[in-house]
Amino acid sequence: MTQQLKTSATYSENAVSSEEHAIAARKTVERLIANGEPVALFLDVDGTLLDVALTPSTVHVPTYLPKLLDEIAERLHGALAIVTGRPLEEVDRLLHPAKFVAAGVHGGQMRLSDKGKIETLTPGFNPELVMDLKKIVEDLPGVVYEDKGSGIALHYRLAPELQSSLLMLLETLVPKYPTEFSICEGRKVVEVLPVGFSKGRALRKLATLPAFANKIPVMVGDDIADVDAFRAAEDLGGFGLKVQGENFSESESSFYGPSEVLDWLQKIANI
Ligand SMILES: O=P(O)(O)OC[C@H]1O[C@H](O[C@H]2O[C@H](CO)[C@@H](O)[C@H](O)[C@H]2O)[C@H](O)[C@@H](O)[C@@H]1O
Repeated sequence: MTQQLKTSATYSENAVSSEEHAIAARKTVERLIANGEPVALFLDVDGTLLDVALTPSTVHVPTYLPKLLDEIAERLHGALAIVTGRPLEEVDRLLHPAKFVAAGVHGGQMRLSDKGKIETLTPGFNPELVMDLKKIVEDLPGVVYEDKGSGIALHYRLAPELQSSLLMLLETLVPKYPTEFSICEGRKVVEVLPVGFSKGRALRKLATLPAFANKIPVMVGDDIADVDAFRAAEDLGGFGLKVQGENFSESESSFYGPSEVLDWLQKIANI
């Protein structure tokens, strides 16, 4: 009994301290910006700026969001970037008319200045692999195939019970294409990406751009794929701020959801 009590107390102490740590990190970033310290902000989209929707095309974008992000980019002297799994053409459509420095499809696409062109960095997928992936989707009705050019997403939000079958089938492809693709799990989605691409690598590259270099990088995200980018920001002397959701618990998160991220961004814009 004593042991049991001791264990729960320890857990709850840990929970409190990690929650305090997450909130303190967010407040530190606010303070840095208020004091005019050089901060560079890297923002994930789904689950961070936008509430999760049943399908990728049914997300709701608050009408004020593009202008708000523009204002913050200006305030940070251009040091705001979008780091997302979505294709950048789609991000531009969602945030129209605003455009930002960005990495799309987990770094498979990059735009190195807000007025620049979208560059594709990935090689094309092996057509045979594409056929194998399409076959998997055919065999699992309810799984949705999203071709993003630089990556392919297999969504199971409409059929969550198929997660393990989907992963098992994907694993059977690994030995067939040993060097061609990697799998990245997300929110009710498995992403198939060419080997070597990740949000962490993308953030490190964006952080070398003149508007971002020698600034304190802050990555805000809600997904497993964002963990690599949190690590990159922390390695560069900055912060990874988690958003609570399907992947991160309340106790480890700096924000309870996209609505709190948007409130925070509004606060930053008005500091
Ligand atoms: O890196 P992000 O900006 O978070 O983008 C990750 C993926 O987002 C989209 O899928 C996710 O959001 C959908 C809409 O809320 C949801 O229906 C789906 O279950 C999520 O996985 C997008 O479709 C993917 O291409 C992105 O990689």
